[in-house]
Amino acid sequence: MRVAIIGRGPIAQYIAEHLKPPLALAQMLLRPGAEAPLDVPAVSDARDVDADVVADCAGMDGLRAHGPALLEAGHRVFTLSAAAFADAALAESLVAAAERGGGRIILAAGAIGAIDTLSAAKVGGLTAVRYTGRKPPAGWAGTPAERFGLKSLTEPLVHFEGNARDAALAYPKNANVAATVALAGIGFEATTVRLIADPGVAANTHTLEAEGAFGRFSATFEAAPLPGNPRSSGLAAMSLLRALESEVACVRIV
Ligand SMILES: NC(=O)C1=CN([C@@H]2O[C@H](COP(=O)(O)OP(=O)(O)OC[C@H]3O[C@@H](n4cnc5c(N)ncnc54)[C@H](O)[C@@H]3O)[C@@H](O)[C@H]2O)C=CC1
Ligand SMILES: O=C([O-])CC(=O)C(=O)O
Repeated sequence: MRVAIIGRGPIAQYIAEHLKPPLALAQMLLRPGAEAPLDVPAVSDARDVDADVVADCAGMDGLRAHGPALLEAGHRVFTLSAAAFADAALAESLVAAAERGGGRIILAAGAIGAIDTLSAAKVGGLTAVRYTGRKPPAGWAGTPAERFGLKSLTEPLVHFEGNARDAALAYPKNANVAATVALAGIGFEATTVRLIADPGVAANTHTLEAEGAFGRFSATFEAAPLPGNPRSSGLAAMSLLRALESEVACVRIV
C-alpha cells in the first residue's frame, strides 16, 4: 500500500522511518520549496498526490491547506489533527469534500488511550467528560501559555480551563487530544479541559475521566515526548502508524 506523508516534522519522520511492508512510502506533500528529508518524490500540490492512503502529519495548517482537495479526489486521509474539527467552517469543508469525492478522513486516537472505551460509552449515553493535559513547560512553547513565563515556573500552572472547542482553537498543536476526546465523547462544548505546565513532570501526561450509563472510568497516560518536538508525544506517531497498519490487516482491533 503506497503511503503519501504530509509534512516533514518529527511525526512525519517517525512514520517514514517505521513504515514496513506492505506499507511503503511513495511521496511527500510538502510546502513549496521544502526538501524531502529522504530520497522520496516530493510534491507541493494535493492534486499531484498519487498514493493509496495519505498520512497527514502537518497539523491543522496542513489539513486546512490540503484536506479538502485530497478528500474531494477520493483519498483516505489519516490524521492526528483533530483540532481542525473545532473550527466549524473547516470541519464542514472537510466533510463536504469527502461526501462529494468519496474520500474518508480517519482520526487516529493520538497521544491518549481509552478513546475506544469513551466512544463505546457514548453509545449508552455520557453525562460528564473531563480531560487534563499536563506537560513539562517546554512542551507548551509557542502556545498562549508562554505569557506566564514558562521558563521561570517552579510549580504547576493551570494556564487553560474551559471547553474543548476553545482549547483546540487556542492550542492547535497541543490540544488535539482534547478535540479527539470531544469528538469521541460528549462534544466540544460539554467536554471540560484543563491544561497544565508542570516543571515536576518529564512525560506528557494525559488524564481522561468519564461518567455515564456505562459507569465511570479514569485513565492516565504518561507519554514520552518525541525526540525533536517536546510538544508531541511519541505515542501520537505510533497511533497514526497503527491506524495505517490496520488498513491492511485481516484482523482489526477497533
Ligand atoms: N492527536 C494527537 O494526539 C497529536 C496531534 N499532533 C498533531 O500532529 C502535528 C505534527 O506533529 P509534529 O511532527 O510533532 O509537528 P511539527 O509542527 O513539528 O511538524 C509539522 C510539519 O508539517 C509541515 N506543514 C505545516 N503546514 C503544511 C502545509 N500546508 N503543507 C505541507 N506541510 C506543512 C511543517 O512544515 C512541519 O514539517 C502537530 O502539528 C499536531 O497538530 C501532535 C501530537 C499529538
Ligand atoms: O502529543 C501530545 O502529548 C498531545 C498533543 O500535542 C496534542 O494533543 O496536540
